[in-house]
Amino acid sequence: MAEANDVNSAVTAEIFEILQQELSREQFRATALPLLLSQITGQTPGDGATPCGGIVRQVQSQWQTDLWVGKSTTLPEDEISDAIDRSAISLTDQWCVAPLPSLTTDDDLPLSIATASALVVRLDGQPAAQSHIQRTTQITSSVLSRIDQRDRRKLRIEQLTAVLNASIDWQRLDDDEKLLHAIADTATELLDCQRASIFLWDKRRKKLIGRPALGIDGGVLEVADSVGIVGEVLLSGEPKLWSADADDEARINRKVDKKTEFQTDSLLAVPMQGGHRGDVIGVFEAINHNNGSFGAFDAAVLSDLATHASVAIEGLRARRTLAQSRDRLVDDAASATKLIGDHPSIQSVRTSAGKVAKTDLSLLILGRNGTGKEVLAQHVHYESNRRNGPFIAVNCAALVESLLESELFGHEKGAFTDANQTRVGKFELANGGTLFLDEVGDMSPGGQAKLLRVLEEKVVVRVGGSQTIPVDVRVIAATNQPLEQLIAERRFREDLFFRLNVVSLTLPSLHQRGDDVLLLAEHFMQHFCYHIGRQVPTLDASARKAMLSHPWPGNVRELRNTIERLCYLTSEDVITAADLTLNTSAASRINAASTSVDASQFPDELTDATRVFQVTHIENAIARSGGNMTDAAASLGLHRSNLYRKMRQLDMNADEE
Ligand SMILES: Nc1ncnc2c1ncn2[C@@H]1O[C@H](COP(=O)(O)OP(=O)(O)OP(=O)(O)O)[C@@H](O)[C@H]1O
Repeated sequence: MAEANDVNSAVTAEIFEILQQELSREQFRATALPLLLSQITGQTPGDGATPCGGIVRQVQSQWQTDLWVGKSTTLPEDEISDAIDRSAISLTDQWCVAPLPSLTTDDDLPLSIATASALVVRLDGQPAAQSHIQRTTQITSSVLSRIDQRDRRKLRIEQLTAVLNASIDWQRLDDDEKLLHAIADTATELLDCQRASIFLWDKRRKKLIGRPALGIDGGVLEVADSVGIVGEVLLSGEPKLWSADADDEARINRKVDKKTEFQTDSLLAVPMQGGHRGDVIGVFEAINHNNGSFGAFDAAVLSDLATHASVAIEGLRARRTLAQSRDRLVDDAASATKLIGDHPSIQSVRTSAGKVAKTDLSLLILGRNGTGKEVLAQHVHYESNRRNGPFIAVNCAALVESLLESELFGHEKGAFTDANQTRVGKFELANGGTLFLDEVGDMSPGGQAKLLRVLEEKVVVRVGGSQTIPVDVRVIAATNQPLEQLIAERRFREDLFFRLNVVSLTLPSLHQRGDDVLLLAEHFMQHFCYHIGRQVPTLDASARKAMLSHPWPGNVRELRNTIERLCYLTSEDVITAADLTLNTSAASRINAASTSVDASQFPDELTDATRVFQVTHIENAIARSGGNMTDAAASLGLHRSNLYRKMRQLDMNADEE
């Protein structure tokens, strides 16, 4: 007996030395387990008498060896069941069986699954002391639980990393179907199972909508929200497991199997939570583990996946809602700037504009004042794939050279005396969209040089800054000036002209567009009457004739202003030529300007009446100058840029400064 104790203490010392190391399960089996078993059998490993035994565990109601040393043998199932049932050591001549505490439960896991396991040692008639058995069982159990805990942590880190990586990929998907498939694919891979499905909860209809990977046409399946395991999960808000060989058949909804022609053998379902209150929005289920049934770890992984899946699904929904409202806004803006006109010249411009819109080529729009160059530029923008980006318009004529650079490229705080704050330029504002440079022929030589550099290098440097800022902008320029002549006079850079004039479109003057005058008149009448809230009047034959024969020197702008005045100042249902106050010569126009100053037609309020007078007066000046804004400004005693400013103040559709 004294000798046996000596052996035991030597072996014990060896065991503790081994256990100091960070053993894997296999290392534990190969080095420590034989020594531990020998504590029970009294045999000394290395004496040619290797102990036989190990750890067994129950897998789907079968006992299997988990870690084993010595010869493989038929397991003593009766003794094992007896020990497990009594939670006590079972000892016969042949076998010693000691139950081990559950090895796979963990507070961190969403499901606690008790897995029965036991230490089994073959005795072959050797005596075994209860105290040795208890001590050995205790050491074995605590070492194994330490190893398992470490392995579990490692595994959890790997799993969480995999879930995080997958969820990053999900964020990039912008299609419902693709997202749900990607989530299901990740789940089948990480859980090593045959299928995974997401059931989104339609609370109002009390239905669960199952998608995807269900193998049915259209990939959609509807089930009542109270049926089967998914129903249980919805009700409890907790993960649920089901296994064909151990569980109640009634818990499973076999109707789903029937519809999907699939046999469910094992199933794990977890809740999906979403919204800022964390409400259950659905259920995520995994079906048929490839290697037996699902366990607590699978529940942890599926719960992690469900959390990220909910965020991805809700993120996609939010992005879609945003995109829809953005599309609505863009559609509204596009229809508000419709290029009206059926005349062949306009149809041809429209066709060419449609083609050029699909490219990123620079476009130069030519045409007299008020012919709709900005409208055409907007039309190209909304027809292009930049339509969701900004459309920014700059009137180059309205800016003195010192301001132009800061306006286009922005400035840093302190760049010049009035630069109290950093200001982003129009190029940066137009990033991802279109920049419309109106009256580009009026740009100063310095401005032209800087513009050319930005167009070539596609970067801007703010005034007073040193950092280059990349910009992705399509430039559309417009002018009413003969650029070739300006080039010959050295007032416009030839290299800039070639940069801007990759494609050019010319808008005809309004008097060359035939019946489009009436079409546009109708359009403007609808527009203004809608805003005023009055019935749209009709144009009688005399009015139509007068409109068709008028030369419209101010082009569509003049027509628009004429109709605006008409809508505000008349109240008749039928408009005659006399109501139009159209004038065909400068002299008669001056007369008309004075005759139209008929106080009885003006609004009562002095400010409103003054506005109407100023609008009429400016329009007449523009008309007298044949649409030449510089001349019109001069005749009014104003600088050109001041005329634009005044027109904007009066809401006269002048371009912004
Ligand atoms: N084809 C059209 N369809 C609808 N509205 C138009 C059309 N052409 C011009 N307009 C309207 O006429 C007015 C003048 O148009 P726009 O400002 O585009 O002309 P422009 O040629 O750019 O003028 P400017 O040379 O003075 O800058 C605007 O109010 C615009 O809405």
